Amino acid sequence: MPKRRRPLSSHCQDFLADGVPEVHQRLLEHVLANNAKLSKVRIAKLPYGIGIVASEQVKKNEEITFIPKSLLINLHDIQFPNSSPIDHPTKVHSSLAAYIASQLHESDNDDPFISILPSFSSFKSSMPLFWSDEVLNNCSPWVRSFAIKQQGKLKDDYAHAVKMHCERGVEFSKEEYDWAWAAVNTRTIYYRPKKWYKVPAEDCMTLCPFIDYYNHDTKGDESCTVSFSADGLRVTTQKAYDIGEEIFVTYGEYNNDHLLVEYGFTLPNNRADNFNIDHWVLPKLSSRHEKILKEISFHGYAFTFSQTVMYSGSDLMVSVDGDSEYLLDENEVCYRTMMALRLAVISENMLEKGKRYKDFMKLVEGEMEEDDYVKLYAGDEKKVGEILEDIIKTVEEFAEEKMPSLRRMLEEKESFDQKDSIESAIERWRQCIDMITKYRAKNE
Ligand SMILES: C[S@@+](CC[C@H](N)C(=O)[O-])C[C@H]1O[C@@H](n2cnc3c(N)ncnc32)[C@H](O)[C@@H]1O
Repeated sequence: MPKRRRPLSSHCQDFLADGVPEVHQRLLEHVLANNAKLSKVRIAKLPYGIGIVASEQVKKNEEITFIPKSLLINLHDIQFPNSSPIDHPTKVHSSLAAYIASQLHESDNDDPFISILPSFSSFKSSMPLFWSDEVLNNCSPWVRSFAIKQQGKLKDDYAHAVKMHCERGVEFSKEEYDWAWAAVNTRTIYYRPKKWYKVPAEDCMTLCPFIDYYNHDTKGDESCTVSFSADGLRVTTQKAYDIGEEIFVTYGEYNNDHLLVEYGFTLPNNRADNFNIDHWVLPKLSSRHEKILKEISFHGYAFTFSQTVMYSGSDLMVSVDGDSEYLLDENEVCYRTMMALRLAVISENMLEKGKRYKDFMKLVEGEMEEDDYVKLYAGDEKKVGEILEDIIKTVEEFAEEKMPSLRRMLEEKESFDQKDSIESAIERWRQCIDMITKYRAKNE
């Protein structure tokens, strides 16, 4: 027999759409009983999980959610031994995940926040770090290397958590830890209480019941703002909403590869989308070209991650390399790519001497206009165009080779339990091919 839903107080009813599972009703009761203020919003079941919709017309600049500090779950506001980033050399993501995992072992084991977290199976199918090598090998080089990087971080964080917490009697299994780590990765929000002024920005993270129901949209100027102050966290609109319309916040201006690896989803119409082409640009450069590009900060580092700090969490993905990659979007290749290829066509024996190299450096320093450089070195620009064409063709061939192998995997019985991850990987390639097609149409 289906379980009967507990009767709702009329106050709670206002904030819950039909069909939302009971665990969310409990969370709602919990936050309202603890002085959360919700206005004109409702928890709703959407095609991609839970989200927040407008329960009546909402105006621009309205505060629609306030969650007091007492409800926040972070290493400043909860009691968890050996986890304060100020008192101990702790890793914040690692300890927060240990705390969440350990709650499963509490005698009452009935925390309303823990019970609304997505299942481990949903993280395993949506987040590339849990995908099989076979699927990752058929993703873009950037997605694959970022997912592998995250696997390494999860491994280090687990080892740290065992050392810091399990040896002091805190209990959790590896599987529980992995699940909690993914929950922290996809649900934390930037939070820097005064006492944390020395804590690095990427470690300033909090979990926040209810606010973590808001889904992401790239439209930073339209999505709601999330702000924190000494008393708690607030969500404020930046545009008006109609009844039933989904209300979004923005996790950052991320392309779909970032969203896929950090959060396990992509946006069908992501205006911040682009595709990393380092894998195809870097082989066009000699080690001397690369050295110069590094000196002038025009080198793509995406495959070394040497300076990258990637503690995710909503708003928190700080990637030092984020702006130093070679990128293609539906309109153009980025200026960095053009500069790398402009240098690539200057032969090794002409580097660091001669007028052409000096003019290239003037362009870098902003002492020469791009149009003037292009006119002066029209022959070189033609070569740059040819190399670029070759790169785009190779990217297309790469994508066209990966798609059928993923499709073949879908047909294999043994891959049945990987169906969702394979379909996500195929969908991402579809978006990339579409992006390249549009790029070609605009640049023909
Ligand atoms: C902070 S939670 C948002 C609440 C979540 N939808 C839930 O069901 O609890 C972040 C997760 O929501 C999902 N998500 C957020 N924005 C999305 C979007 N625009 N499209 C699809 N999934 C989204 C992703 O799974 C992401 O990891």
